[in-house]
Amino acid sequence: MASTTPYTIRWGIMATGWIAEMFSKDLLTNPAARDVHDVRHEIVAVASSSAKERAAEFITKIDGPSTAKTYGSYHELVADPDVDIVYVATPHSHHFQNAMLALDAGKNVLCEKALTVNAAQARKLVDKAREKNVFFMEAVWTRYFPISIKVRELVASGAIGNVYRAVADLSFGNDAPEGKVTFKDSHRMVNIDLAGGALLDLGIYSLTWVFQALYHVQPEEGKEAPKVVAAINKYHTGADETTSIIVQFPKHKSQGIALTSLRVGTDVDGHNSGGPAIRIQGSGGEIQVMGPAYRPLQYKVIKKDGGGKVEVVDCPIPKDPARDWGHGMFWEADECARCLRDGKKESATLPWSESIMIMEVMEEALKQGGVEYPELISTDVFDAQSPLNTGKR
Ligand SMILES: NC(=O)C1=CN([C@@H]2O[C@H](COP(=O)(O)OP(=O)(O)OC[C@H]3O[C@@H](n4cnc5c(N)ncnc54)[C@H](OP(=O)(O)O)[C@@H]3O)[C@@H](O)[C@H]2O)C=CC1
Ligand SMILES: O=C1OC[C@@H](O)[C@H](O)[C@H]1O
Repeated sequence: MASTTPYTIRWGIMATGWIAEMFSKDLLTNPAARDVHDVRHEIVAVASSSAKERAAEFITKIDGPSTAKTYGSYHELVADPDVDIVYVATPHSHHFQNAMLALDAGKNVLCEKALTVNAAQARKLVDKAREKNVFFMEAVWTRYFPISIKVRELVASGAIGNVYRAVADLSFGNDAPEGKVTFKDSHRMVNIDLAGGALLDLGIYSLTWVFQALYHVQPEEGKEAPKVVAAINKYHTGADETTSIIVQFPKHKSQGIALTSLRVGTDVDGHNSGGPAIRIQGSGGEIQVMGPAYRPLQYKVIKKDGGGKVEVVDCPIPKDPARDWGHGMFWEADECARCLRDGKKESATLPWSESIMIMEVMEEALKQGGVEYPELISTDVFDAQSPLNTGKR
């Protein structure tokens, strides 16, 4: 008889910023609130590179367990034998060094998107995960939403015929006077030292939808690396502010258009009046996903021969009533738990090869647009004592 005891994984949280807070609050929700009964999560440690006190404040802020250990360094966190898996929640610039620190210590790792700054770094992380025989996944949370699963199923089942094109946009309207955007130059969204820019932060979701529709659902033998054509407008910091990418899959005669910008928003009025953020177009119909691309809540299916009928499906994100919380990041955490339970080292929903391929596309686009990140953050040589690991800023 199958066990009724949920499998528990013990998380160590690396960094105490905004997304660490969102994710950790999701970990603390009751899985039953999303009808999950086979896995559960515990936060056993939190590390801040700034100070141990910051880790303690973080636990208070998330209403986390008082038993969780607090560390003032990432090194201490990865050495903690009670931590099963480390969640890396630092800026993009830090992912390679921080994730490598944890993998090298033999930890399973869930690393925030964008996985790295370039494809060579991503390959090195995957090699290390393989060498250490540990689980490793890029935290593209949207992939694990029921809405994504449903859309992938629809595409794979031929519900809209042969899919030839996908257009996806994730853009924020942060335009400001005098050529500026509303983010300060030091903010991670535009700071070149933190691998800022629209593409690595937002455009990755546009590419995620393009890849979900045109690549992921293909049989293994049918998968091909796309041709990439990109146009980039650079911000005065050197980061990309508006990026448009065409990915072409010649064998399948399909094209994806991935758009992102910090100047104009996908959702101009905050009410989705601008239409879908994602359009997946096939010979027999179209699937539209209402944005934002990272956290969509509704899709539509329009059939060519449907006589004007549009099927509209809402996919709300469940809240834990006891905590009045539910952001949607728990589904990727559940995936990690199931993979650990089942001895899997990578997730079939976002395999290592696909994370690497998307990094290759982004690297090529940035190259075409002349965006260059500093050596400290783009090197693929691991250094445990890098300031990115020690926090010496
Ligand atoms: N999945 C999603 O929906 C989202 C994902 N993200 C991703 O999460 C990552 C972090 O983003 P976010 O939480 O918004 O960023 P924040 O700036 O809010 O937090 C980043 C944290 O990283 C640590 N850090 C270490 N070194 C530095 C440094 N030099 N500068 C700034 N922070 C540093 C800090 O924690 P400490 O001092 O405690 O070490 C800091 O609090 C990014 O990769 C981003 O793409 C972001 C938002 C949403
Ligand atoms: O991953 C993300 O999704 C939500 C955005 O607000 C954020 O900038 C980005 O990092």
